[in-house]
Amino acid sequence: MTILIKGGRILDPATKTDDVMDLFIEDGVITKRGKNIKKKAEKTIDAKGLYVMPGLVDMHVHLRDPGFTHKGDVETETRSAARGGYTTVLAMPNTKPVVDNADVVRYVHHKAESVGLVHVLQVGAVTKGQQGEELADIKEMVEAGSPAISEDGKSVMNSLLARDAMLVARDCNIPVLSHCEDKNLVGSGVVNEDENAKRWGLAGITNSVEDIMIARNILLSKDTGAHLHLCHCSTKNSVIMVKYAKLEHIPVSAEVCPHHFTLTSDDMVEGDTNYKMNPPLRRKDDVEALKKGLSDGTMEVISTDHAPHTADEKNSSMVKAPFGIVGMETAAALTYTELVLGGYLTPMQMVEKMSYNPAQILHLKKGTLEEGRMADVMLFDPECTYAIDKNKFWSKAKNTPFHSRKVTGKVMMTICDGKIVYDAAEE
Ligand SMILES: NC(=O)N[C@@H](CC(=O)O)C(=O)O
Ligand SMILES: [Zn+2]
Repeated sequence: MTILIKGGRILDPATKTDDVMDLFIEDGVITKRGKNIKKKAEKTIDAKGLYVMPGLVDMHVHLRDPGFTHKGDVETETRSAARGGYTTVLAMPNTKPVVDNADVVRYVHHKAESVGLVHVLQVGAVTKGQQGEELADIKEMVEAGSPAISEDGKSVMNSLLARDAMLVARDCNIPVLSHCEDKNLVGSGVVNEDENAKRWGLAGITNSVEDIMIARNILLSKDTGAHLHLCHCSTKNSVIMVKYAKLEHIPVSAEVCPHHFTLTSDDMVEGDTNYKMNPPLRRKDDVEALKKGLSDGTMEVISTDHAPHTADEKNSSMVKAPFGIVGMETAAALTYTELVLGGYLTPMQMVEKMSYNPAQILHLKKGTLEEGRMADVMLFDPECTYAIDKNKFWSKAKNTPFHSRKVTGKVMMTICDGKIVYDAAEE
């Protein structure tokens, strides 16, 4: 199959290219990039007025497979990824069984290959069964293709074990993706600790629940030299600490999710569990600090923390409903609307944070549109304004606080390995 993408605005951080050009794709590879390519193609796409960017790379998704496939599975959630412009996603290991050995890693990889939509890389758990007692078979999982380890859903509370894990990760040359939450301090908190929580009589989650673990993990990264990547940062102090770590040349990177830079806890609707996620929606000064941190380069990654849950599970009280919202089908539009139109990021920086930087952190030859690379490409319309409609999601789940929110910027097409895996024109 040959595809010619004509006249789009190519945004390629790897080669610092921001120019109107054509792309020619042959047998899954970008074989030519330039002005007015004359080659004949089986499919020609008019990309006039569109951004042409490398396929997005999401460092933080929950596919729920194996074990929680009533919420989502490899097929439905990679369809959701394709519709969101993603061509590579990292699956978190909090499944049933937990991904703590190479067999489960291979199961997910094989399933994703047979579905054949986007690239899935399975993250390995840090400890066996995520029980926080004994290290998982990290080396074996890395050999099976895990690009990172994570205890996502919780923190490894035992600092000695957390340090031992970092030593193994350092030796394997992989990052530790760290969900920072002090288990004892969080108690039974459900939303951010503030006046809203008080008014609704809900137990609060303080910023220190997250900040204390971030501080500890940065110190352990300094001690071990392991690459620490902080998941779903939500607090002002997280930005300050990442800045400190970078000044000290500690190998730390950090991600922010669209809901944390778009919403504050004041946006919550009482009793609506689509606003319940972990970490919770914070205060205005936190949100502003996250946006500034993304803008000045402190925070290098935008990930989704895509966390599907069924309507039944979410149709419960704020106390009982599970934490988490879906995110892959709204991330590009929210990022464009809030951060690019909001003046915090250039379109090129948006591509860096959603594709190029994650690929760099994970040592993947992705996130670029260079000639000779696999054709993972996304076409984005920066002019299209519309209301988000959760009923159009390809995810099995619809748990989003963004239903009917007006946004600008639409994923028009996703090409993975030279194959069109999503085409908005066919919806
Ligand atoms: N973020 C969430 O609110 N939920 C995630 C777990 C996680 O990423 O911490 C989940 O697995 O549902
Ligand atoms: Zn998490």
